[in-house]
Amino acid sequence: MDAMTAWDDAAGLPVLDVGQVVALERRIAAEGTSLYELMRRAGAAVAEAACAETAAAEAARAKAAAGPGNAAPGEAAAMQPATAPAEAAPEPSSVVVLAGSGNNGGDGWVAASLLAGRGANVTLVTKAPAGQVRAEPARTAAIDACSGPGTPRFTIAVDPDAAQLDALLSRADVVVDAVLGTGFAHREVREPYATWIDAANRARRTTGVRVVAVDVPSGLNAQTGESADSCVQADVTVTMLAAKPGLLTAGGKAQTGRLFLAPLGCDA
Ligand SMILES: NC(=O)C1=CN([C@@H]2O[C@H](COP(=O)(O)OP(=O)(O)OC[C@H]3O[C@@H](n4cnc5c(N)ncnc54)[C@H](OP(=O)(O)O)[C@@H]3O)[C@@H](O)[C@H]2O)[C@H](O)CC1
Ligand SMILES: [K+]
Repeated sequence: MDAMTAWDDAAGLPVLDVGQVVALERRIAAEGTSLYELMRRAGAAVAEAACAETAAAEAARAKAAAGPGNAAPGEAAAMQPATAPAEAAPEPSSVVVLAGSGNNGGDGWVAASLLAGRGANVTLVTKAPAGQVRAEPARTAAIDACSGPGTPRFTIAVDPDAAQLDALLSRADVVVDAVLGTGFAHREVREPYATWIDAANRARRTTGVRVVAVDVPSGLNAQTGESADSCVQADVTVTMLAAKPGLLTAGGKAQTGRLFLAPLGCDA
């Protein structure tokens, strides 16, 4: 995977409208790199970012455990210097991947498989089993993650109730938000995704779990930067190919956390 770059400001950052990104994906596919290959690269970038967030999660948990005289987990996280994903990033010990049924979720299935392969204890939350994922190449990615001897190497939680989800999140170091990406442009998030998003935000506030958003924080309109009624508050967002305009609005920046660009081996 090519290196990711952190962008503290937008100067020099490639930015494409959502429609332009879709057109670019099609052009890349026509030139011989399949959408599935792009998804594999996207999932790898997310797995790297999740590993880099582990140290931050451990520091935030230590602060929280030390008592009320310390900064709250969210505040502690905000004050820490950002850590760029690197080869030497520590392995995450416990990761929850929230995977929607679109291609944003497909990136999550790839990341879950890679993180589990690196020894992390991974639970992937999904509305439906791999074979019932509707979008392609997400369905292929999900099925591949479950095919072959010894797979899946992670736990799959199909449509957990709110209490089960809270329990999973309370034990996590890192949450990967792969619920909704550039395909979402609505004011209201339907269930079960609204419950997932609200639970992830609550866990971030209360346990110091770090939230890594895939492409865009779920619930954010990637084009306009408007938040839906439920919207993920991320610590890190790994955006694919190019930044989308909504990430760079004031509202988008408030949800995105530190922004990383994963070029996926392609020029935007
Ligand atoms: N740019 C790239 O190079 C690559 C991007 N990839 C990833 O793909 C997503 C875009 O995927 P897409 O399938 O187009 O859309 P999303 O996954 O973002 O969203 C589709 C799902 O949205 C659900 N939906 C729609 N409306 C609502 C709503 N009001 N409330 C809740 N959910 C909603 C819908 O759910 P269903 O239950 O109806 O199925 C869809 O499933 C991009 O962001 C990248 O992450 C690839 O990796 C390839 C490379
Ligand atoms: K997302």
